[in-house]
Order: sequence, then structure tokens, then C-alpha cells
Amino acid sequence: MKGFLTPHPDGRPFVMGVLNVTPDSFSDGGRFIDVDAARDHGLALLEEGADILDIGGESTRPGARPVDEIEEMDRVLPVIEAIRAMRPDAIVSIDTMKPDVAGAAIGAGAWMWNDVNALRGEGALDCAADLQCAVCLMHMQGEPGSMQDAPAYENVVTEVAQFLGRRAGAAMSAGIAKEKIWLDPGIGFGKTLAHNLALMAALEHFAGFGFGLLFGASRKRFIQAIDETAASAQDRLGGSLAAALHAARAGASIIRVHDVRETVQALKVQAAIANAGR
Ligand SMILES: Cn1cnc2c(O)nc(N)nc21
Repeated sequence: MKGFLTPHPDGRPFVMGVLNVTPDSFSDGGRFIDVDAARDHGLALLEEGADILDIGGESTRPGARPVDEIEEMDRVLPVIEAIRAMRPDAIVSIDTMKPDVAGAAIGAGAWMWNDVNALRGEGALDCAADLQCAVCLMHMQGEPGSMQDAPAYENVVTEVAQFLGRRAGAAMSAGIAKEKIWLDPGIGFGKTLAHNLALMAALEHFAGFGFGLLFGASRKRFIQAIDETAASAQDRLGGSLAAALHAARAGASIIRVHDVRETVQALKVQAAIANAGR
């Protein structure tokens, strides 16, 4: 039985825990992924309160090198299977731009295809429609390897909104049900600090489209641009929580984070305050 998202009684958004299954995250120092370590981290995130695990085998951070399909599948499938063997109720999203990887992951029990490329890959729209899975369509200018070289927009909010509207229309035309579509402005994917801030300040505009809104700012570099003491990813918890709480207030229904326990606690307190005020 595939897991489905049951709304939280306090109304807070769902938390999507990040599980990057890449050599720089779960390898024994060599090329190979330590499946048990990745599985255990995923199980820990579920224990911390993650509603969804976002599992990805190809890094999408700025400057990342592409990974071939077989390698990507070899990384993610054993981890999905190992986690679901221990937690059949686990709700998993597959973070990939490749239709075959998505198909294999959905076949292994994943619920959502989280595509930073918004299903623009060859055959991706039809594949997603055939899979009848939930999808996240995210905006990215360019591609991970070069997207941060010189991001430029006439009006970033308008352009990202128009792009997401077009991709949602294409997804529905391909046969993907509206209630299975989440949109995402893609913080840090071909954006300067000013672009990221403009998108976050306008976030409720994106929530108003009638689709789900998925938001991910966790540990991203824009936080260091605001607070230069946040030199490494681990030093960005405060900024990550601030962005998560802002997104929740703006209407995001799924928030993608590394620090699950802290984010769940922050969202619970935010919801308790909001509910007391009603
Ligand atoms: C894979 N990945 C990294 N950052 C992300 C973000 O902000 N949104 C989505 N949907 N996926 C992301």
C-alpha cells in the first residue's frame, strides 16, 4: 500500500527530509554507496518526524557533475527498497531528472517524482502521466553545472511564475491530475541572492495557483550571503528555519529540509500559536 499524506491535525505543512545518496554523502570513502548507512539515515529522519523522504542519487547543487542513469539507479533503488523493507508506510519521493530512474523508483514504491527539471526531459511528461505518481515541477534557470554563473531575469517572480504555470499546464495536458501536481520556485537554482529573496517574499503568490507548493531553502548558500558566519552548510540552521517558517505562513504544503527534528518542532510551535489565535 503506497503511503499517502494525511493532513496534520494542527494544519502544519508536511516535512520532506533530504536523503542524498551520493558518494560525498554515503560512501565508504570510495565510489560505492553504503546502503545501510543511507538506509539508517533515512529511518532516522522518519523517526525525527519526516512525512516524506526525498531520495536523490545525482547531486543538483551548483557545479555538480551529471551522473549516468545506471549509476543513479544503482544508488537509489537499494536504498528505497531497504527503507521500505523496514518501514512499508514510508512515503518516498524520487529526486531525479531521468524518466527511467523515476519509473524504477515509483515501481519500488516511491510516491512522488521530484524533478528539478520540471519534466522537461525527453519523454518525462508522458512517463509521469503513465506512472500516475505525484510530481513536483521546479523552476531552474540553466542546469546545475552552470546555473549560478550569471543568473539574469527581467522580473524573476513573473518569469518563474509563468514558467511554472506553463509546466503545470503541460503536465495536466499530458494527463497528470491537478491534485497530484506541486510547484516549486527552485531557490538557489539559477538565482542571485536578490532573486531568491524576491521569490521568497512573493511566495504566497505561488501558493495561490491552486497547486501544491513545495519549498526548499534548507542550508542553501543564500543564507551565507546574508550571514557571512554561516560558512558551511551545517552552520545554516537558523536561516533554514526562518525560511521554512516563512514558507509555511505563505502556504507551502511541503517543506524540504535536512534538519527534520528542528524544523518539525518549529512548525509545531508556529501552528500552536496560530491555532491559539483563532
Ligand atoms: C533536489 N532539490 C534540491 N533543492 C530542491 C528544492 O528547493 N526543491 C526541490 N523540489 N528539489 C530540490
